[in-house]
Amino acid sequence: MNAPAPHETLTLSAPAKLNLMLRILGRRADGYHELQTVFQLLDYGDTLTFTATDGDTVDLDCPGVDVAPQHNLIYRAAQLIKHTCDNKTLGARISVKKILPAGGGVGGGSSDAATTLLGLNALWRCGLDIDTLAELGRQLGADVPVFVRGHSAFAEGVGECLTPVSIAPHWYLVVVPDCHVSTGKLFSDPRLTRDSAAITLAALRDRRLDTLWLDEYSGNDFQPLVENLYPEVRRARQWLTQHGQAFLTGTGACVFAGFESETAAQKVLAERPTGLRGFVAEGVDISPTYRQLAKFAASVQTD
Ligand SMILES: C[C@](O)(CO)[C@H](O)COP(=O)(O)OP(=O)(O)OC[C@H]1O[C@@H](n2ccc(N)nc2=O)[C@H](O)[C@@H]1O
Ligand SMILES: Nc1ncnc2c1ncn2[C@@H]1O[C@H](COP(=O)(O)OP(=O)(O)OP(=O)(O)O)[C@@H](O)[C@H]1O
Repeated sequence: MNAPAPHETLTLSAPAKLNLMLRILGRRADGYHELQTVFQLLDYGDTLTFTATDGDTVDLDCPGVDVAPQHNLIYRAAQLIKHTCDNKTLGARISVKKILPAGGGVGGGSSDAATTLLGLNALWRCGLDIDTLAELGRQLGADVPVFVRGHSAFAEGVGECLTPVSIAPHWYLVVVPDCHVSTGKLFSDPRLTRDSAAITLAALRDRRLDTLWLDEYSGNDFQPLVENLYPEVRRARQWLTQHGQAFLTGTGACVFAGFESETAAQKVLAERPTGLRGFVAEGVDISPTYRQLAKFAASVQTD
């Protein structure tokens, strides 16, 4: 590949995820939790545009995220890859169209970070392989590696041991209660149950992964505690339950239900109570980011 042309631009998606099931098995000595979860990627998310600049700086325009720019996971991911590649000559301008709710359990910040690692690796021609990028992602957060690898997956360990899985296409209605759940606070709550029995991927595969949420293995160990602390979440799930089995994703606040078609999901979305936000998205095995990266790689190789 050539060196980037000045002002070369790359636009990439940062898709959301749902945790179709989530079990907490125990707490490690370092405070992190062993868990098992199925990550379903969605064809819906934020959009990041990266522009190569001559200077050494990373400039971020990310409206709608209420953290200082230097704490934004996009900025932290950019600094991490810059440092790893010892890149002192190239900079970037990154502008973000944010549609995923922060603190919603759909992994918006983590996905933005992963897309930044993938995007700058391509734009700056760093040449890092996916295992290295996934390890950089792990340093930024437990949910980042699955977005770097870009495949729906069964996750174990603290969330970083990933086995790709194929989940038949489905549509999901995701409801966004008007509250922000702190992941760290929930993991440290003494009332959290941490003693679920481990299951095997073989057992999950014997069930049909695409209808996991209807299965005995479905459910999310955070749900009782989150609904206790945030009545908005309980109300949202109770409403959605009238239209299908509804579950919490991650540590919330979002709850979701699966549908056979987009039309069916949109119909329920249209009937939501006033003031409740939501969106409909298709579940995908492979992240849309990978399609976009392949197109970019093909275009720079033919330059
Ligand atoms: C709940 C999930 O969203 C499920 O996908 C993830 O496990 C959370 O992933 P995340 O938001 O990327 O979490 P991180 O940013 O790595 O960690 C936030 C805080 O959650 C706690 N944490 C996180 C993951 C984990 N397996 N055990 C933990 O105890 C830690 O106290 C950590 O300080
Ligand atoms: N680019 C970003 N987008 C959203 N939040 C960010 C970003 N950078 C940092 N943050 C911080 O990270 C917190 C969690 O963001 P995120 O959107 O990943 O939550 P989440 O969907 O609950 O994630 P998870 O499911 O991984 O727990 C936010 O409350 C915010 O303070």
